[in-house]
Amino acid sequence: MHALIVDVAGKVASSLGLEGGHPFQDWPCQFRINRYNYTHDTVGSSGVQIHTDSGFLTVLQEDDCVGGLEVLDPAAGEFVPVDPLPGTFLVNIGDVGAAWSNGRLHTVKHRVQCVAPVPRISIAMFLLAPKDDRVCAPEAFVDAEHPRRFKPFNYDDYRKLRLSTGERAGEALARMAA
Ligand SMILES: O=C(O)CCC(=O)C(=O)O
Ligand SMILES: [Fe+2]
Repeated sequence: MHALIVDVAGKVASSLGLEGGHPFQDWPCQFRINRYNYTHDTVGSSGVQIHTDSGFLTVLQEDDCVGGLEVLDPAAGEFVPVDPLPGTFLVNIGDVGAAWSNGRLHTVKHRVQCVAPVPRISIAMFLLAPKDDRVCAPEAFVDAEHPRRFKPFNYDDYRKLRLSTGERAGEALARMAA
């Protein structure tokens, strides 16, 4: 999973025109298995509230059988179900991805709804942020037409800010605006 997420991140960076050695190999990751003990009583309720992922990017293995993941379409203001597709992973950008790319990548608001009274499992690998460095867009992403949009910030401090304010759906990122 580590090799995969480093590879995907490198390809994302290359797709933005950033060539040369990418630093993602050294960035910390977090691996998490989510289990939702859904019952008849929880159907229709929220399994995970709306949030963005705080890190750079996430590779998610959704439950092959039980759907419920929804992403917000920002233009329409509506949630769109992301139905599981067996044999695939889902990749989404998080807050660090938006800040690091100077806004070229977009952090994705999403949530998980309980759609069936059966246990649901998802497996997530998160590529977080630089190890000993602040989150800061490379110079290649900054020019007169694209001024720096975010103040450089420390990821651990940023995570604490999200926790202490409860701002987990992009609001904390807005506080980092330059
Ligand atoms: O369970 C899922 O499908 C998504 C979970 C999620 O959004 C997360 O762990 O950040
Ligand atoms: Fe998430």
